[in-house]
Formats: sequence, C-alpha cells, structure tokens
Amino acid sequence: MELHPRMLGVDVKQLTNCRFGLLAWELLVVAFFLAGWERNGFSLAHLVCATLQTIYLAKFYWWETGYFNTLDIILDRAGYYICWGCLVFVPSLYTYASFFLVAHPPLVSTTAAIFFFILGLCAIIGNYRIDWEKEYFRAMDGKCDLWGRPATYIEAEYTSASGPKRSKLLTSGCWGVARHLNYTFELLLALSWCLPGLGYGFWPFLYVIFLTVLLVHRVFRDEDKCRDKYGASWDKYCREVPYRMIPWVF
Ligand SMILES: NC(=O)C1=CN([C@@H]2O[C@H](COP(=O)(O)OP(=O)(O)OC[C@H]3O[C@@H](n4cnc5c(N)ncnc54)[C@H](OP(=O)(O)O)[C@@H]3O)[C@@H](O)[C@H]2O)C=CC1
Ligand SMILES: CC(C)CCC[C@@H](C)[C@H]1CC[C@H]2C3=CC=C4C[C@@H](O)CC[C@]4(C)[C@H]3CC[C@]12C
Repeated sequence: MELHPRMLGVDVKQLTNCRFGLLAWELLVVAFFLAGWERNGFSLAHLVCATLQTIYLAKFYWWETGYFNTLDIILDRAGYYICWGCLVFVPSLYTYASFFLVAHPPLVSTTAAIFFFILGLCAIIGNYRIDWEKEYFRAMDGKCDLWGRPATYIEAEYTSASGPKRSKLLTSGCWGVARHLNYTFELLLALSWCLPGLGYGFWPFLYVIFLTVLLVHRVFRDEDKCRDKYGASWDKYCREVPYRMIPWVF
C-alpha cells in the first residue's frame, strides 16, 4: 500500500478523505436535520448539533492545506484505516449524533441547547487557535509573539531523506500548556454536538466515546513518531511540557 497513491492524476487520500468522507458527512448532517424536522417538527437542539458540525467542517476546508502535514497524510498508507475509514466510518459513525436525533427528538430545553452551542463555539475557536499557533510559529520560524510574549522553543535536529535538518518545538502559548491541547478541545466540541441527545442514555454519545479512544491512541502514535524523529530534543520537550492533553491529569 502506497503513502501517496494517485489514480488518473488524482490524489487518492485527498479524494477519499477530503472530497468523499467529509462532504458526505456534511450532506448527511443536513439531511438528518431536515428529516428530523419533517418527522418531529423543528428542534433547536437538533439545529445546534447540525450547525456545530457544519462550522467544524467549514473550518476544516478553510485549513485544508494544514491537513497535508498530519499523520493521516505523512505517516498512514492509503489503506484500510484511512481510506475505508473515510469512505465508511466517517459517513456512518461521525454523523451518528445527528442520525440518532431523527428517531429520538431532543429532550433538552432551549436554554440547554443555547448553552451547548456556546460551548461548541468556544471549543471550535480553541481548537482552531491551537492549530493556528503552531502553523504561525512554524511559518515565522519561531520569530513571533504568542500571548503577548516572544515565543519560546526547543531547537531540534533530525535526519530526512535529503540529509540533516533543523526544526523548532514550540514551548509557549497553547503548546506550552499541554502537548496535544488541540485534541482536548476537539473532544469538548464533539461532546457539545452529542449533548442534544442527552436523556437517551449511551447511544447519542457513541461518537465522542469513539473519538476519545481514537485521539488517546493517536497521542501515543504521534509521540512515537516525534521521538523517533527528534530523539533527545523530544524528551526535553516532554520534560518542559509534561502533560499530554489535560494539565495535571494526563
Ligand atoms: N475528528 C477527528 O477524527 C480527528 C481530528 N483531528 C484534528 O486534526 C487537527 C490536526 O491534528 P493532528 O495532525 O493529529 O496533530 P497535530 O496538529 O497536533 O500535529 C502533530 C505534529 O505537530 C508537530 N508538533 C508537535 N508538537 C509540536 C510543538 N510543540 N511545536 C511544533 N510542532 C509540534 C509534530 O510534527 P513535525 O514532524 O512537523 O514536528 C507532530 O507530529 C487537530 O485539530 C485535531 O484535533 C485529529 C485527529 C482525528
Ligand atoms: C477504521 C477505523 C477504526 C478508524 C478510522 C479512522 C479515520 C476515519 C479517522 C482517523 C483520523 C481522522 C481525521 C483526522 C483529522 C481530521 C481533521 C479534522 O479537522 C477533520 C476530520 C479529520 C479529517 C478526521 C477524519 C477521520 C479520520 C481520517
């Protein structure tokens, strides 16, 4: 299985992940919202669930070039996990919170729905800000301010196919709080669009439970990759920023 296969000039991973998987996700979320409206009448909570996912997906397309630096593209081969995952898993499991609300009209109050929306918006902004800080820091080669102070970092060396290279590991701003704070906000966001199903037990929360397992596993995969790449500099970064996702907890 290749890392960057192309068919008829088309990048297979971009086709399955960005074009098919995420577009199907958006279309299904809108379809489930309309189906719920037709079946049970208008529901603000179902609208909140659909709107948060729509904003999240719009944010993905805004940032799409950044996705090409992630594990999915640089490490994972175009096989079962990524391609089958995006063709089958994303349209079914990632949309499950919206699907569930079609046959189970939300029980939560209007105030609660508004609260979930605000929570979700804060989580999207937080997640975007964290990803942005890293991109900005890298684009400025470390010569920038974060949170009103010059960014601090660890110099790291690694060997690529074209010889030795240097990189920088950010230790201030959000990346100084925890090593994967973006995943924490991703989970908070997933929780906020599952919460409209509150009162129906376990099933409305299926996506956020799955995502917790996926992201904790991804923390370890990403850190193995970084330790292999940066060696002692990565260990130094882990000593300076000791928590993975939640300060003082994990
Ligand atoms: N809903 C979902 O299913 C999922 C969503 N996501 C989201 O996708 C986005 C991207 O996530 P993902 O690609 O997994 O991971 P990250 O954006 O966290 O990128 C990790 C990489 O960033 C670099 N890096 C790590 N620490 C530092 C640092 N301190 N300073 C500078 N560079 C650093 C390393 O790469 P390098 O080799 O370049 O140094 C590392 O491999 C996130 O918003 C995440 O929440 C992610 C996974 C699943
Ligand atoms: C086969 C299954 C057990 C696992 C399938 C996993 C994949 C479908 C997902 C693995 C990583 C996921 C993603 C990573 C980063 C993303 C950026 C974000 O902004 C939008 C979502 C996504 C593209 C996300 C999509 C599903 C995965 C590829």
